Amino acid sequence: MFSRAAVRSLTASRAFSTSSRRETKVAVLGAGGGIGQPLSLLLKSDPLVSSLSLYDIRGAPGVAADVSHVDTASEVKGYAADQLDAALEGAKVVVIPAGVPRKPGMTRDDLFNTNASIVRDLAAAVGRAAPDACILIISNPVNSTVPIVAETLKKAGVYDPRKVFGVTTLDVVRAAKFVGEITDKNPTDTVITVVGGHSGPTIVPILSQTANAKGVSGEVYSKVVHRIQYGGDEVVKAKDGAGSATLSMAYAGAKFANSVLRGLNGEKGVVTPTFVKSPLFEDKGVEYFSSNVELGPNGVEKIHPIGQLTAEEEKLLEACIPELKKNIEKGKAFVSQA
Ligand SMILES: NC(=O)C1=CN([C@@H]2O[C@H](COP(=O)(O)OP(=O)(O)OC[C@H]3O[C@@H](n4cnc5c(N)ncnc54)[C@H](O)[C@@H]3O)[C@@H](O)[C@H]2O)C=CC1
Ligand SMILES: O=C([O-])CC(=O)C(=O)O
Repeated sequence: MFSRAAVRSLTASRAFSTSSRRETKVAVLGAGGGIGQPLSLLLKSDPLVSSLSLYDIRGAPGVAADVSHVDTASEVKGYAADQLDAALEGAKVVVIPAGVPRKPGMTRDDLFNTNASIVRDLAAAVGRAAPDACILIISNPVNSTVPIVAETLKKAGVYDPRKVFGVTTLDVVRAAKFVGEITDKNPTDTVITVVGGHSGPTIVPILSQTANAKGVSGEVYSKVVHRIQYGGDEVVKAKDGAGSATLSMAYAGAKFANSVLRGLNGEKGVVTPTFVKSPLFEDKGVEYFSSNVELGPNGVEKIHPIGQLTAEEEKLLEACIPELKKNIEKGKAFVSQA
């Protein structure tokens, strides 16, 4: 599909970047789903992935057989429902898009009752079979599933806070695209830091720190902030009962996985927002927070401060904190009460 030159230019400019290469096994849990399938395809195209392990309670061997014909060097193997530990063995990165998506009228928190136990059980398996892997959590509600994974690993005695990530990259991707549209700039030149969490008011875009975006004001500003915060609803509504964002999420998930892989490979200066255990708002009782994070050979290398905010952004942050705190506490309680 891609010539060598095309792959080189794709990897150089868009979703993937390369750095000095290392053999890395990546596992996708939920590989048969709407996100899992295109995500697996994109990971097959990432030169930093040497081996791709696809697991789902249904359909993963078929997806693996299909994706394995793509002419890149990595090996692909599919695993059936009873082969979870085998799928995880030796994985350095585990991406989790397993769980149910929203339908119109639902919030991400409405998914908690179904997805909390799915994510908890998968995290327990990672703790058993791949305890030193970086875990990239896509399953919603991310604000709660990340603490669920952390608490589950703590129980198993293998928690490393540098290696548990909530994937908030889709918010960053949307912010660049939506602000690029209104400012008539290429989204690639409109990288916007998005902090907080991953649901409605907990999504806090910081336009003021991006040269191409800081002139946006008034009603245009309020509208674009709302669109970034509720971009997921736009897709849920358009899909009309058939699920939520899958293709843009697969793109965002592959992009974030590539950043983690570059960090693991020792590349310096890989910085992107992600929802991690963070000291930034600990004084307000918020244990996990998304902000710019530098990635390195052990996962989180450095958590960047938020920096200067405008009065409008301070207000957004004020609305984020109590909601985020509630979501995190709900996730923690789910594991501690089990
Ligand atoms: N972090 C983010 O920005 C985003 C998160 N999401 C979330 O991602 C999740 C997945 O969404 P879709 O792929 O659209 O759903 P989907 O229903 O198409 O796929 C989910 C897959 O998970 C599998 N699954 C269920 N239980 C499992 C288990 N115990 N082990 C392994 N696999 C299991 C299912 O068999 C299915 O193949 C949802 O929770 C959704 O809300 C969606 C978009 C963006
Ligand atoms: O909206 C949803 O439920 C899926 C999601 O997290 C997003 O698209 O940002």
